[in-house]
Amino acid sequence: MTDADLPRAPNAFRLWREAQHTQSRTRLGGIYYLLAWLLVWGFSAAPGAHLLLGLGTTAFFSLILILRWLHRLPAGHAESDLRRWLDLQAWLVCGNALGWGLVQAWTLQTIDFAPSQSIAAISTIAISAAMAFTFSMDRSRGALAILLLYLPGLAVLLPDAAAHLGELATLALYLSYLLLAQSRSHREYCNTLDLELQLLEQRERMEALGHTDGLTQLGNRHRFNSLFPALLANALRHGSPLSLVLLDIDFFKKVNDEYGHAVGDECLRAFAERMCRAFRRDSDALLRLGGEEFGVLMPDTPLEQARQLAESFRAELAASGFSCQQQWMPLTASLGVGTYDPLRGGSAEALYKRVDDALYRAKEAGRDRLVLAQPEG
Ligand SMILES: Nc1nc2c(ncn2[C@@H]2O[C@H](COP(=O)(O)OP(=O)(O)OP(=O)(O)O)[C@@H](O)[C@H]2O)c(=O)[nH]1
Repeated sequence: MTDADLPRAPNAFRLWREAQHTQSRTRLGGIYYLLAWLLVWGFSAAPGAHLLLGLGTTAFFSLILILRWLHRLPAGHAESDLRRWLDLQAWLVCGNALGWGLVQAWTLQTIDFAPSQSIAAISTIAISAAMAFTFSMDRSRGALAILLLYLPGLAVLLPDAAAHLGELATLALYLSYLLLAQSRSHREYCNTLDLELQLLEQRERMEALGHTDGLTQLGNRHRFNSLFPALLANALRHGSPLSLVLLDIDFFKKVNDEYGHAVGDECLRAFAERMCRAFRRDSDALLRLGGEEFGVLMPDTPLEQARQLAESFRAELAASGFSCQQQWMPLTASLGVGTYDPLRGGSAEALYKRVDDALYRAKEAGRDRLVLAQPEG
C-alpha cells in the first residue's frame, strides 16, 4: 500500500493503524503460551499421568496459535471489516490469556504440578509484562487480557487467603503496576499515532503547496508538468480526446506599469477567478503556467467544445474588462486551442508546441483572439 492509498480521515487512519499494529504485535504471542505450557507439563512430577490434559492443552494452545497466525488483515480499509478483524483478534488474545490463567490456577492446586509452579509463575509474569507494553493499542482490551492471566490463579489462592497473604499482596501490587504501565503505554501509543497523523497531514499540505500557485490558487507549472503526460496517457488508454487551451493576457506589462504591481496581481487573481467560472467541469485542470500565461487541460473534450468554451471566455473578458480600486480598464487575452486525438497519437510536447504556436499566431494577428492549433501532422 502506498501513501496515496492510506485512509485520509483521522478516525479511519487511527483504526487502520490500530489494526496494523495489532497484527504485527500479537501475531507471535501465541507461541510463548505453547512453549510455556510444554515446559510446565514436561517438568511436572508425572507428565505421563496427565497425558490427556497435557495433549488437550497442547492442542488448545496450538489451535489458538494457528488461528492467530491465519487471521490476516482485510485487504482494504473498510471500517466495518477492520472492526470485525480487531474484535476477533481480541477474542483470540483474551482466549489465549484465559487459557494460560487456567493453567496457572491448575498448577497451584495440583500436587503433581508443584515442581513446575515457579515455571508457570515466571511465565505469567513474563507474558503479562510483555502484554502491558506491546498490547497498548486498546487500553480496555489490554487490561482485560492481563486480568485474565491472573484472575484464575487469584481465585484459587483467595479461599485460603490467610495462608497466602504475602503472595496475594505481592500479586496485587504487581498487577496494579502492570495496569498502570499498560495505561501509560497506551497513552504513549496514542501520542505517537497523533504525531504520525500530523506528519501525514503536513506532508499533504506541503505537497499541495508545491503544486499550487500562491497568487491565484490555480495549479502551477509543476502541476501542469506532472498532470499533462498523465492525462494524455489516460486519453490514449480510453480513446478520448484531451483539449489544451493556452491563454495569455494582452499587454499585461501596461497594467503593471500604469497601475502598479499590486493592481497587476489583483488583475491576475481576477483573471483566474473568471477562468474558474468559465471552465467549470470538475475534471478540467486550471493552471497558471507563469507570469500572465494560463492553461486549461480538458479531458474527454473534443476540439469544437473546447473552442466554444474558450471563445465565450475570451468574448466575455473583452466585454467586461477589469475593475479595480474604482477604475475600469480594458482587459483582453489571446488564446491557442488544440486537441489530442488518440487515433492520430503524438506526444504531450507535440500538442503543447502546436497550441503554443497557435497562441503566438493569435498575438501576431493582433491579440484578443482565439486561434486553433494546426492538426497533428
Ligand atoms: N503583477 C505581476 N506581474 C507579473 C507577474 N508575473 C509576471 N508579471 C509581469 O507580466 C508582464 C508580462 O509582460 P510581457 O511578457 O511583455 O507580456 P504582455 O505585456 O502581456 O504583452 P503580450 O503578451 O505580448 O500581449 C511583465 O511585466 C512581468 O513583470 C506577477 O506575478 N504579478
